[in-house]
Amino acid sequence: MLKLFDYEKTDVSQLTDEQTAIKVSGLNLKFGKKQVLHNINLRIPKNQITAFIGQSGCGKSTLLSCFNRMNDLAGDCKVSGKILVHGRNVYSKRENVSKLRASVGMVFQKPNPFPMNIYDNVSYGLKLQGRVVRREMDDAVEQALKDAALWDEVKERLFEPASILSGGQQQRLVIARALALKPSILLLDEPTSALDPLTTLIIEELMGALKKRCTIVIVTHNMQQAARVSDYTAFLHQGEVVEYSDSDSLFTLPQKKQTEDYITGRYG
Ligand SMILES: Nc1ncnc2c1ncn2[C@@H]1O[C@H](COP(=O)(O)OP(=O)(O)OP(=O)(O)O)[C@@H](O)[C@H]1O
Repeated sequence: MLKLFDYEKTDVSQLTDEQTAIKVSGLNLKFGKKQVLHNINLRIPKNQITAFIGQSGCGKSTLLSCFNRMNDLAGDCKVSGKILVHGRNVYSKRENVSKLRASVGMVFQKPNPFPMNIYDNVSYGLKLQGRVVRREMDDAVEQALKDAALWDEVKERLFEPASILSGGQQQRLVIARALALKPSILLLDEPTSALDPLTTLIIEELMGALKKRCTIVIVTHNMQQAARVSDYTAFLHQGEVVEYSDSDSLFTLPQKKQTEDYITGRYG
């Protein structure tokens, strides 16, 4: 299978704690009376790209959002089970959710720059953390924009509104905003579905470069994209993980009929 990046296969069921960025055990989630996630058990490997695929409404984004507790923002959400991020139980009462969201950054389908200039967008989180020494801030903004492969395109216009950027540039700006906080994990929820094919390729190549420094989990409807960029893929159906393995195996030799039907387009 044509891969965008080199990778070594590991059996995800055999990952050690040392190799694991996120460990999910017995996770159930309800919105009101509706149960959306059912007994999820999986380990997300460190410094790899893991994709979640499955039909619309199967719970991909909900599962992703558990990793930095974004679901807390949806009023009637009840979670049971355990999620360890680098060994820390993120649903413990003592968890500092702001710190968690800085170390587990999230990027959504629609680029959402703040209504401010490019520089302020990238430095926003750092300012909230109280780091205000101007030189340090300048260096951090430059580094984050370089890491997001955007620096060369914006270095002459850092103080212009973010809204003047193209959709693909805005998405990289939002990635830079997350990277400025030096996250150990980056959650990408359909990050390219609003972008053209060339810009999509730029973001996919960026993911390959970023996985050296952080673990990436991506939700995508695009199976070619999952096969191209991800090292591991989990197929979800109605809130359950049906199959989870290295992406080559899942896309070429699925073990479950449901997975095969989905990836061959027989449903969904
Ligand atoms: N805040 C919420 N309140 C109530 N129900 C919700 C909420 N968020 C999601 N749901 C429901 O949870 C289920 C799973 O939604 P989710 O967005 O996780 O699916 P998905 O697989 O990511 O779908 P898509 O591919 O369409 O984005 C859906 O039935 C959805 O309606």
